[in-house]
This record gives sequence, C-alpha cells and structure tokens, in this order.
Amino acid sequence: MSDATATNADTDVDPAALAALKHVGLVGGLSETKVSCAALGDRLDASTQTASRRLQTLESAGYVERDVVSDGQWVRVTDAGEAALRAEYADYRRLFESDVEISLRGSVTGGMGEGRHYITLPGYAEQFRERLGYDPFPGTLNVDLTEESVRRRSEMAGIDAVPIDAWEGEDRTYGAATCYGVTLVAGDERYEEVHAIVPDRTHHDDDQLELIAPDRLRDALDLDDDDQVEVRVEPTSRADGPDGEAREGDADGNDVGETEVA
Ligand SMILES: Cc1cc2nc3c(=O)[nH]c(=O)nc-3n(C[C@H](O)[C@H](O)[C@H](O)COP(=O)(O)O)c2cc1C
Ligand SMILES: Nc1ccn([C@@H]2O[C@H](COP(=O)(O)OP(=O)(O)O)[C@@H](O)[C@H]2O)c(=O)n1
Ligand SMILES: [Mg+2]
Repeated sequence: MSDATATNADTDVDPAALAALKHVGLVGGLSETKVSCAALGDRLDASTQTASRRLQTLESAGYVERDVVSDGQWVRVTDAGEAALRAEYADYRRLFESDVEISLRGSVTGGMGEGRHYITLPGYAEQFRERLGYDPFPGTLNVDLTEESVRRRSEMAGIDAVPIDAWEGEDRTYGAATCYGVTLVAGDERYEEVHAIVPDRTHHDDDQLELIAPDRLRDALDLDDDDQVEVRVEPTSRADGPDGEAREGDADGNDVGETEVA
C-alpha cells in the first residue's frame, strides 16, 4: 500500500488577512470583482498600503486570484478562500446556534478498495473501539459529494469530533484522522451510528466522503452505487471521554491541536 499522494496543507492566514478576505467577498460576492486598495483600506480602517499587503498575503495563501489593472485590480475568491470563510462562518454558527447540524448530499460510489486495509490496521482498530465505542465493518462507504456539498464540507471544521491519533507501524507512520458523528439518510431509511472519517493523508480529493459504521451500510440501507444519500453531521464526543471529551474538528483533516485554553 503506498503512502499518501495528497496531504492537506495548512494554508491559514492571520485574522487581519481573513478580515480583508471577508470584505472582498462582501463587496463583490465570491466571483470576480474590481477592488481598489484605497476603498478596501477604508473598509478595514487601514492604509492603502496595508490593504495592498493583505491582498498579497491572500494571493500567496491561494485564497484569491488577482489581475492588477491601471485603476485597481480584479480579485476572485478561490475555492480555498471560500473554504476559509465557511470555516469562520461555522465557528459563528457554533457560537450562536445551539443545535448546529450540517447536511451534505452525494451518491454512493466504489473506491480504491483500500478502506478495508486501513480500517482493520490494529493501530486504528483499537482507537475505534475505545473512542467510537464499536468495531467498524472493515471498509469505508464512499460518498461522492455534490458540488454544493464539497463547498459546504469546510463548515464541518466547527463541529466537535473524535480525534484518531497517528501511530507508528513496523515500517512506517500512519496518519491521524478525525471522526465526525453522522446520521446517514437514504430515502425513508436512516442509520444513526455512523462516522465520517477524514484522514489527514488520503488519496481522495475533497469530493469524496468516507463513512464507517458497525455494519455494512450497503446491506443495512440496501444501497447500490449511484444511490443518493444525505449525511447529517452532528457534534459528537469520544465514547471513552470523561464527560464527552471531543475536539473541534477540521473538515480538511488538518491538525487542529488541543482544545483546552490554559
Ligand atoms: C483511518 C484511515 C487512515 C488512513 N491513513 C492513511 C495514510 O496514512 N496514508 C495514506 O496514504 N492513506 C491513508 N488513508 C487513506 C487511504 O489512502 C485512502 O484514501 C482511502 O481510505 C481509500 O478508501 P477507498 O478504498 O474506500 O477508496 C487512511 C484512511 C483511513 C480510513
Ligand atoms: N460501513 C461500511 C463500510 C464499507 N462498506 C462497503 O464495503 C466495501 C469495502 O470498503 P472499501 O472501503 O474497502 O472499498 P471501496 O470503498 O474502495 O470500494 C465497499 O463496497 C464499501 O462501499 C459498507 O457498505 N459499509
Ligand atoms: Mg471505501
């Protein structure tokens, strides 16, 4: 089994640049819009030079694309930029709404046949049993997300989730993952004890969501390839936590670190 082909790079920018990104979005929406640094500076209560620097920071981080012209610049918020804004939005939802739930949609699909291998590795299997409270069926049910749901999945970042730690095998290191509690809905049927597992390292792009559960979901919900499903993501905590220990998840699988503040 080969190692990761893609890792989710940490492209975070500082809060000031993120504020500039929000203003760019508010002025012109997420599609291409003409921005002048002087006007952006006014909105940010900063100088024209500062506004210009913030746009450069956003461009370097891959959050905007720019085309500088004589009287300003055309700026477009990229998918990564939109994901960063959605992650912020998810934080505010968490702050002000009591029952945050995100609904993602997609269709059942076959994958690369590697899910079974990873799920049954002892270093992961022990953590699933302890932290999720069950032995998963060996494999991952792959869901091919709709375009809208690919964009929305970054909102999962604000939802409490169960961390699965990296571990050392005999010949290599296995990466960490994050498990989000979900309910899987297919037609009139639903299955509650499911987790969306987001590995830090994966061969899949973010249009694929992998689900694990105690049972084979294709049997439990009578699913075939291309069947439409809804994945309702809800806050969840570790089965073995003292009183519901969890960490704030990261839909991109980036390391989110400790949640405690000294
Ligand atoms: C718990 C878990 C850990 C994983 N760790 C790694 C890893 O360390 N390196 C890697 O290349 N892929 C890792 N993967 C991802 C697999 O390479 C692959 O993206 C995916 O699980 C394949 O699923 P599929 O067979 O359903 O398509 C991991 C997957 C899971 C479920
Ligand atoms: N809880 C689960 C996990 C996997 N599966 C299915 O079990 C098979 C093995 O999973 P896998 O991840 O190794 O295979 P692929 O997803 O790569 O096809 C696939 O057909 C999955 O769709 C399931 O129905 N329910
Ligand atoms: Mg799979």
